[in-house]
Amino acid sequence: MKSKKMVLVTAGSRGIGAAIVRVLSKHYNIVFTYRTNKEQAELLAKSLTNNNTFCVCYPCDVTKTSEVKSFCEMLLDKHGTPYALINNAGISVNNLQINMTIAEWQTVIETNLNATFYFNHYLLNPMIIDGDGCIINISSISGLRGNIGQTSYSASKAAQIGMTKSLAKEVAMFNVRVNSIAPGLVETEMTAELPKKVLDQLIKSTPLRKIGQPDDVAKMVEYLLGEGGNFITGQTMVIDGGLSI
Ligand SMILES: NC(=O)C1=CN([C@@H]2O[C@H](COP(=O)(O)OP(=O)(O)OC[C@H]3O[C@@H](n4cnc5c(N)ncnc54)[C@H](O)[C@@H]3O)[C@@H](O)[C@H]2O)C=CC1
Ligand SMILES: CC(C)c1ccc(C(=O)O)c(O)c1O
Repeated sequence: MKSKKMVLVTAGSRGIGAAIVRVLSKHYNIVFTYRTNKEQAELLAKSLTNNNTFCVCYPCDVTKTSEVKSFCEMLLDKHGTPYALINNAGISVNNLQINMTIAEWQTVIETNLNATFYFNHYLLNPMIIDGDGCIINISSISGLRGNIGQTSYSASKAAQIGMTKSLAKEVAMFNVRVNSIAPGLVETEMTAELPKKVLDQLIKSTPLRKIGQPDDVAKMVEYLLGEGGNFITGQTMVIDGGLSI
């Protein structure tokens, strides 16, 4: 069990995060965080733990620097340095900028952008020392092409992509690879909140005429962490059924 590499996934209890946890648990030991849904998180962790793999979960509000710091210290102490960090936690608050409150703006930037920095901040040094690591930031095509009602979300996701490119250049010499994934529309609780009319329009605008599944994103994470990703860094892998073409 100890010989397997360990991967940390933020917000792994549901949606895209849970798919990443499930797919990666075939190859790696997994630690994932959750915000509030303890029962769901623990059920998932238990279902993936067996003689060959461990999967454990811990609560962590990614916007709180003190929680991220103590979580990361516990992680390094108890489970060692992760081979990979998947910055998946995210939130979308859709509102036209003229109506957007300062609190709405700040929550989205805190959760999607600042939290990515917090986890990198606490884990990068040990990953550099290990000399073999990957960071994957779950961005969005909204960060590549913008979207009405998503100025905060687009800004946070575009910034994640910029951070990915700069960090990739900073740490490549230590064999740490940093990439982003930019999904299009994916069927999760986040997009279930969209009005049906908006959802239908997005699917109609998607050349493959369907909504993506969390596994579609998880399989790209699996690829990037595996041998296929050996020579890939600083990139943004778009998984969107052609929506951004
Ligand atoms: N569903 C979609 O169409 C797309 C999703 N994404 C991104 O994929 C990632 C995962 O989203 P989904 O699985 O779709 O949605 P989701 O809403 O199911 O998952 C988001 C997760 O982030 C967690 N989270 C939010 N705020 C948090 C906080 N302060 N502390 C800790 N955890 C927090 C939630 O608890 C939840 O587990 C997000 O970064 C999202 O922006 C990107 C493009 C498209
Ligand atoms: C622009 C992409 C497809 C998109 C659209 C809507 C939401 C949402 O309301 O949550 C997203 O998270 C997206 O990434």
